[in-house]
Amino acid sequence: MNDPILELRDLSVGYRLGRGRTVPLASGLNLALAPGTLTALVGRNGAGKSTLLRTLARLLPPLEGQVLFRGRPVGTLGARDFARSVSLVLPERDAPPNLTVRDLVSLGRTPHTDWRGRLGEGDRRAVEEALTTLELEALADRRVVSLSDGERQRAFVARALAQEPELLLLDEPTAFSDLLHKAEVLRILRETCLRGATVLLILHDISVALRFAHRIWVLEEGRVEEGIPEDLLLAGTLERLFSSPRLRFDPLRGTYRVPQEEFRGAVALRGEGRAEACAALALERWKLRQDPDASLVLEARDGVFRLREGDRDLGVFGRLEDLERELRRHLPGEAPGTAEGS
Ligand SMILES: Nc1ncnc2c1ncn2[C@@H]1O[C@H](COP(=O)(O)OP(=O)(O)OP(=O)(O)O)[C@@H](O)[C@H]1O
Repeated sequence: MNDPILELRDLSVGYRLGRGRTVPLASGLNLALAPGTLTALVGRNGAGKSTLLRTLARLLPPLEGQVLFRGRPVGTLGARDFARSVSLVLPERDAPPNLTVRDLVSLGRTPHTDWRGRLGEGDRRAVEEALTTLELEALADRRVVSLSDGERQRAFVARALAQEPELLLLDEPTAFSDLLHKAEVLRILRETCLRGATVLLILHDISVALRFAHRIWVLEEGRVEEGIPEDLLLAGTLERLFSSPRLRFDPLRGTYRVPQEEFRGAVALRGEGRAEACAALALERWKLRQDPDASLVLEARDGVFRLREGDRDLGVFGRLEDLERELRRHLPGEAPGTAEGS
């Protein structure tokens, strides 16, 4: 591995209560970020993700241990050097009332400008590039306070990109984004990695983390388990993290599965393509288990759903909603699709 950009050595993070009392949230962390990689930091609410990120960004002092940036303790870097090298996106909402999106993004150039803060040709180019990359050209002259939550978050990401840092630290930069913009922001951050930057970001959306992150740090009970996404899937780490006795998370599908004991009937599903995939989803939502030996057989292909029981044809349906109605008549107990059962 290339020399890491950032290294955590026996790091403990947490908060201070005054009178020297500290509350550690994670300790004994020995981790590294390799250049050109995107790492997602995941964990349940309150696990300490923001506290860890803020410690790496020098906003909070470590309780113990060290953070090294390119082999040097971060505390020894001058403020300007650090600001040139590291950009931070926090889940902030506030901005001065008259600040436009272009002004905000231009602030990303502050560590690179002279003492008067005047933007040179290269600075302006970096600002315009960041605005274009985040699809903010049409909003560039709008005041930041007038933006929607998702638009504002993109503006803060644009500011971080305009800074052209070596390391980007971002605390849930897509919390308010729609699905497409979420994926777009992650794709853009992956591209900055191709250009040599390193990214560490907090993500709550596991399916996005699985799709875009090179590595995942899972913060749980004060420890970090880390690896490439697929190895964490194989180890069951992500499944365990987001499951409870009542809810079982399926990280491969990014959704929750119905516990075995809640199924109230079985259907043998056969078919292919999108029809079969959608039928499988619907069956699970109706709490119907798939069982190849079930007497009710559902054939799903080419957008058509054919239901039969033994040799008896029960109907052919073009919509799953109509199939559901028919299924209700053939299953014991509570009907699928009722408020409780859905
Ligand atoms: N200064 C503080 N005083 C008291 N409690 C604090 C302080 N800072 C953090 N905490 C507590 O530490 C825990 C971790 O907080 P943190 O914001 O790091 O969690 P998180 O993993 O980012 O959570 P979320 O996913 O909800 O954003 C929380 O229970 C929080 O209330």
